[in-house]
Amino acid sequence: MTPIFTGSNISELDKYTIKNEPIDGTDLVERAASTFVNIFKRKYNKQTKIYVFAGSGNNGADALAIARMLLNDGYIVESYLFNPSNKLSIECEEHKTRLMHCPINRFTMITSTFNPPIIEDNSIIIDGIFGTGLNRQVEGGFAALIKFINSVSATVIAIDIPSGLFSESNMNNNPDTIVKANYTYTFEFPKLAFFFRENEKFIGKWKILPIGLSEKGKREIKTEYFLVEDKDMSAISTERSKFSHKGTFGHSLIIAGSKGMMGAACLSAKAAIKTGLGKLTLHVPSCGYTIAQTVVPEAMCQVDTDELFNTEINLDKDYTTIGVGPGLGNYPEGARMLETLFEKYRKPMVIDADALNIIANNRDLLRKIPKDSILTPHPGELERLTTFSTNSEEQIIQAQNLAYKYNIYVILKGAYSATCMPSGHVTFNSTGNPGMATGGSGDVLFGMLVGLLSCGYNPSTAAIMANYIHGLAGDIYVAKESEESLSASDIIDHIGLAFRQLRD
Ligand SMILES: NC(=O)C1=CN([C@@H]2O[C@H](COP(=O)(O)OP(=O)(O)OC[C@H]3O[C@@H](n4cnc5c(N)ncnc54)[C@H](O)[C@@H]3O)[C@@H](O)[C@H]2O)[C@@H](O)CC1
Ligand SMILES: [K+]
Repeated sequence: MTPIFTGSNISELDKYTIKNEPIDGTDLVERAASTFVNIFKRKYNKQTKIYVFAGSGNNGADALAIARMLLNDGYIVESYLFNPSNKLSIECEEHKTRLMHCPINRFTMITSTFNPPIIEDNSIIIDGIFGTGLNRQVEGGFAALIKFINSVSATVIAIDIPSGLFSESNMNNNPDTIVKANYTYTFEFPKLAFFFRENEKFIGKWKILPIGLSEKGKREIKTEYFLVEDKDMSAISTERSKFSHKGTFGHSLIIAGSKGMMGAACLSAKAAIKTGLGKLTLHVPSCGYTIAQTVVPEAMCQVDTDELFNTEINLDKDYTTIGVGPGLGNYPEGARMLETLFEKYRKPMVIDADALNIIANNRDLLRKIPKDSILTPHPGELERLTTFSTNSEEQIIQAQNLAYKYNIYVILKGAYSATCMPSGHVTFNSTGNPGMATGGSGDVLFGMLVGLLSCGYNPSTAAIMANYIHGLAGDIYVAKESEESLSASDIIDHIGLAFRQLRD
């Protein structure tokens, strides 16, 4: 998994690479800049007018090196180095000198007043004012510069991170003093801030540019945060043995549905079956019997004595895992049913949707949840389980605390669904698309989690894989059709192709 390091981790790793590769800082900037330029040249032709804005640290050094390389390649580049305190990093000083040696060169160093150029709409701004070394909110002249950049219509490409955005927490930052980039080319690994909804307008589309920082250093420097990518799946997904039989992949129970919400029960059951589980029993209120038997013929049906809601726990077998929640409704007997379930069944289970709302209204239930169970709240459900917050950074912290305190896995669903583990670690998922923000999509994820636990994956692997395959199934569908038309059933229909793509 790709580690997501903090700003101070990054500078530590930078120093580690410089010392151990060994490579000097100036050459590391050269390497980063040339990686950026290679990508840039594939996308923009030489007629594009480029404005480079550089700061006094190494983000500025990168910018000046990029300016030089583009000039040498025949691009039209105008560069500005902002140096109000008359102090440049060693690397910035060196790359300024190298740039000044370029023959056709429009370079200006600003130490006091800046008269902004007129920037045409079809030109490009390369933002290298501040990178991961930002250590305080931007003010004064730099704030004015950032506001100027945000006021023009040119395409903005940020080097490493948009200037003014902190790598981690921006809860107390001023949004008016952060560059709004269209694209961010970030070195070696994404920054934590990229995974927070509020920052999308600053970062735009982002891409990782590998620059060969020390692998040993990466292993030695610890982080709690990771990005899950394609390459990680082959390491954790296992092939089914030729001698498998349906018992190999468990017999699991899903407790779901109520009058008017049988769709949630059926979607989750279908998703569990498509994810490879051996046998499934679906527990539904009696009004749902015919629906369940007709829509999901592969599942056995256990019928509650109540007509409208699920009120009983019937552990007639030693189920491999149990999933509870989709479409349960919010009803008086719900809390007692969950309490009985948590008392009688002590293996990891999957808890979603209305079961989470019932727990939120009866918080004593939290400490009764079996260890290593997986909870799958969306931000609204998390808020009910914890405290009100509309800030996505704060929400992750709340999910982390919940996971740690109760020894459970909390998957906070969103654009980069975050799996918060009891250990404190957080993995962000990289698959999926906005089309998946549709009714029933969460029921499918829930079913897939039940399926993977039933197949014998441990909760940590099941959580990482379910998120990944769920998003991938959605992406495969969208590659053929469109985000708008994506339905929860389409996700289920593409689980098979998603598994296949993992193995290709
Ligand atoms: N670590 C890595 O992996 C690499 C990093 N490189 C680049 O180096 C950057 C980090 O460089 P630095 O650590 O020199 O830091 P930056 O270039 O981000 O800037 C730090 C400078 O800005 C000043 N500063 C910070 N906040 C300010 C504020 N609000 N107002 C005014 N001045 C402020 C600091 O005092 C310092 O002089 C990365 O973002 C990246 O672009 C690359 O060159 C090569 C490899
Ligand atoms: K920047």
